[in-house]
Amino acid sequence: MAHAWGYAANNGPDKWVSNFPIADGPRQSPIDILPGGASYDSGLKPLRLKYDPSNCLEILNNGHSFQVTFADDSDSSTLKEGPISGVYRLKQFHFHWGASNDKGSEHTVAGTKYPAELHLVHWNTKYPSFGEAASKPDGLAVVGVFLKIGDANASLQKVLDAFNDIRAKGKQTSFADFDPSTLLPGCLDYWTYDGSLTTPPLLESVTWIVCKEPISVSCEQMAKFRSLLFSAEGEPECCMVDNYRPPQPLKGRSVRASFQ
Ligand SMILES: NS(=O)(=O)c1ccc(CCCCO)cc1
Ligand SMILES: [Zn+2]
Repeated sequence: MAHAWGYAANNGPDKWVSNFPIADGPRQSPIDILPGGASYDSGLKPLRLKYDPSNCLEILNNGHSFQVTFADDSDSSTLKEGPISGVYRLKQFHFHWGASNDKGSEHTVAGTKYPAELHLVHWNTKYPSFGEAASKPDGLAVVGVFLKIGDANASLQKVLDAFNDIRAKGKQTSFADFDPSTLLPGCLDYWTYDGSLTTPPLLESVTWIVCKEPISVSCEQMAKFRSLLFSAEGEPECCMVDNYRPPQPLKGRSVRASFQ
């Protein structure tokens, strides 16, 4: 039985290609965003995000990150406009972060790494389910938001306060009435490009929408992220840190900017 993928030396991003050959594909994510290389597209619309806090269901440690999962059986939490056409439903959000504040984000901006990155994962309702959409070239749209060290983030703190119940892999707990729009920056200027999931199965089905403006996170809050475990209860404890894939080759893709 091949050992499952992870972020360690023996199963990390450089090893994924053996079980997931698409890792060397033409539209892999994340990428290093070069603001000077992005082309302003006046046809790009503002992001239209509408989230209903009552859709928020639970928070879980899946052994790679933690995620907050939403009810997606109606169009009450959706992403519209921006670079996409049609209606995409919010399925979950999660984060990627580093062992120290000098790394952790997946996308980078002219080589700059942020300490963490938020991903809000949406699926195209032209397909019957998230699972179906995840294998289609226009199936998913992920909004990425960088986290930058500064003031404590009160909205993020509500998520971090649930961590005591999900410290180990496989733990989950109910998590209700949370509005993910409180995690968005004030300015929704973005870069967009065609990419992939940044973890196995690395499917090339994601329209990436990366916000230019970061949100704040305090040092203490970053320490809380790092208190989670990759390991399950009863296993040797392994801190959940550095759960990010490094930037991948652009391979001729263009990156568009919604702003000048
Ligand atoms: N880091 S990410 O936003 O690209 C991301 C989102 C969602 C998944 C889960 C895909 C399951 C497919 O069956 C994996 C990765
Ligand atoms: Zn992610």
